[in-house]
This record gives sequence, C-alpha cells and structure tokens, in this order.
Amino acid sequence: MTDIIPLSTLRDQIDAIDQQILALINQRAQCAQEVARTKLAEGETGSFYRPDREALVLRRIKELNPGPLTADTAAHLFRELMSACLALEKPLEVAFLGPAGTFTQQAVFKHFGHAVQDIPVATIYDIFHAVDTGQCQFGVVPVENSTEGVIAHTLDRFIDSNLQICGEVEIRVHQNLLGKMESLADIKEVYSHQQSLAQCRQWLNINLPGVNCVAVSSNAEAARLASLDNSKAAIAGLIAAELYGLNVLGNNIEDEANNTTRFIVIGRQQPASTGADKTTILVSTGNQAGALYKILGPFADFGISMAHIESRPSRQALWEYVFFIDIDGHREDDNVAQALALLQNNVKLLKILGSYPKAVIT
Ligand SMILES: O=C(O)C(=O)C[C@]1(C(=O)O)C=C[C@@H](O)C=C1
Repeated sequence: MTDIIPLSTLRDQIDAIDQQILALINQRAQCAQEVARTKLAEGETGSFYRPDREALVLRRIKELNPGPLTADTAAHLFRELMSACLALEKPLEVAFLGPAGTFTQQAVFKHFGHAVQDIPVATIYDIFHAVDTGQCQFGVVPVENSTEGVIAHTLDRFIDSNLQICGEVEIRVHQNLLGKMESLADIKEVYSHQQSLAQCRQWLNINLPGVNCVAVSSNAEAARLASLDNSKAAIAGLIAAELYGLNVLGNNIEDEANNTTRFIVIGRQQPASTGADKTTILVSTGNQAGALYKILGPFADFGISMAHIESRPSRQALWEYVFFIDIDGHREDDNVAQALALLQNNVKLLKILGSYPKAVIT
C-alpha cells in the first residue's frame, strides 16, 4: 500500500503554495497597473481592454498548461485573473440584455470575467444605443442559435450601425421550466423570450399541450413575471431560478441536445490580428444576375474559408437583400485584404463589421 500523507501535511503544503500564488498574482496586478500608466502616457483615452492580447494570453496558457487541470479550466482561471487586472487599470462597462440572469449576462462573464461592470438594458436596440452613445464601452448581443438560427434583430442593427464586432463567445444553452407552483398541472401560462420558447417547442407540445405561451423581452424577465403569479411559469436558465426564487419543474427541456447560442461583442475597437481570427462583413449587390457568385468568387480565389452566410432584406428596395458573411482570417492578413479589395469592385456595398479573435474558452 502506498504511504498516505497526513491531511495536516498536505494542508500545510497548500497554505505555502497559496502564499506564493498570492504574491505572484499581485505582482501581475502591479504590472497591469504599469501597463495602464504606459497606455495613458501614450495618449489612450478610451478603453484599456485589448481583445487581441487577451486571446493571445489565454491561448498561450492553454498551450503551456501541464495539467492535471484541463486547458479550459486553466484558461477560465486566467480569464478571471485578467479581468481583475483590467478592473485595476480602469473598470470596463459592458451592456447586456437584462434583467440579471439572462444567457447574455452569462456570455458577458464568460468573455470578460466577473470583474466587469455589467449594465442591464431592455432590448438589443438599447445595447447598440448604449455603446453608440458611449454610456458603455462594449455590449454583448446574441447573434445565432444552433436550433433556431439567426437573431434577426441583431443583424438588422448592423445595417445602420457603425459599431465594430470585437469578439465572439458561445454559451451552451440549457432551458428549464421554472415557477412558484409544485406541479405542471397548476400552470396556466408560460412566459419566455421567443427564442427560448422556440427552442423548447416539442417539449411544450408534449408536456404542456394547450397551455398558452407568451413571448416577453428576455427569459430573466419571464422568470421575474413568474415570481409574481403562482399560475405562471417561465422558461429560463438556472441562474434566473435562483435569482427569482423559483422551483425547477423541468431540467434541460431544450429540444436539441447541443443547443448553443453564439454572442458577439460590439464596440469601437478594431482588434489586431492574432493568427486565429474571423472577419464578419455585410455585402449588398443590388438585384443583379450572378450576385452570389460575385460575392463568393474572391474568397474561393484566395483560398479563404467561409464559416457562415445569411441573407436579410435590405429594407431599401423591394426584394433586395444584404448578406452577412463570416470568413476565416483577419482583414490585415494578406489573402483576406486582397479578397476584400476584389470584392469591393464586385458589389454595391461592402461593410467590414469587424475582424476579431476566435473564441478561446469553450
Ligand atoms: O496587455 C495589456 O494591454 C493589458 O492591459 C494587460 C491585460 C492582462 O491582464 O494581461 C489586461 C487587460 C487587457 O485587456 C489585456 C491584457
């Protein structure tokens, strides 16, 4: 039998290691404070947040991680450490779809860490507005769900907005049926955001047939409403159940096992190239023959992978569309820059919505 080390000895070791870690993280925090002084001296007046540098730091940590912690766990710890360091440099304000407890708030914390100041607003429009007017430096908006497709409200905002996409983050979305009641039989109405209702359509048909479903501005708002009435239930995340004191009447009720939502970070910054980036563009061709071919040709010519294409009505002319396209690479990368220059000549409108690091933490 291997020798068992006494608990007191192991705890003494942990105490000694903690002391070293504490000294080191404070040393790192002092370095970040110096970074802030340098940025100020170089004339930086806006945000001190650097999405490209953060992606490089987190990728390096994942590569260096010797275990037994997983690479993703190590990245999560450093995510929080950088968040705290940035808060020392200058607090960062990020607008999200409130109230507290939404998946958008979860996306804010996953991307920026918990030292960020998260500012709840009522609608996707308000998130764009808060960043546009400088009330918040960044905002996080949902853009696409693996079960229900694109969030049209978000894409449509980009048609008129000059804000840039600075980052992306994915959240595995688990939906739950929540309420003050004890049993499903007592439910007269179900509230949720329309996306969440759609993600649970089959479950609702089977388990609550004939019960009226009402779409509200967010699933946390649905949870708040359910907390006020014993006959109303909500579909929302477990954080909302805790926040609003609701019973969990159904766990993981989403119809698709891998239900995931992709969020994007909007702001005014243009992150530098990190070697693993995405670029999102908006293109309009007008109503002409071979339009899609003219759009896609330049990417094929320069060997650029296209991750996603989505069309939306242009709202300027009947049956005219704009295309939202995600491609691999950064606008400063040679092949992307050349493809975009070629594309510019083929189309009526080309707007680069942003080049940003691919999500690092899964
Ligand atoms: O390198 C910087 O520019 C920093 O401000 C330091 C630091 C970090 O803690 O590593 C903090 C915030 C930035 O968003 C990126 C990195």
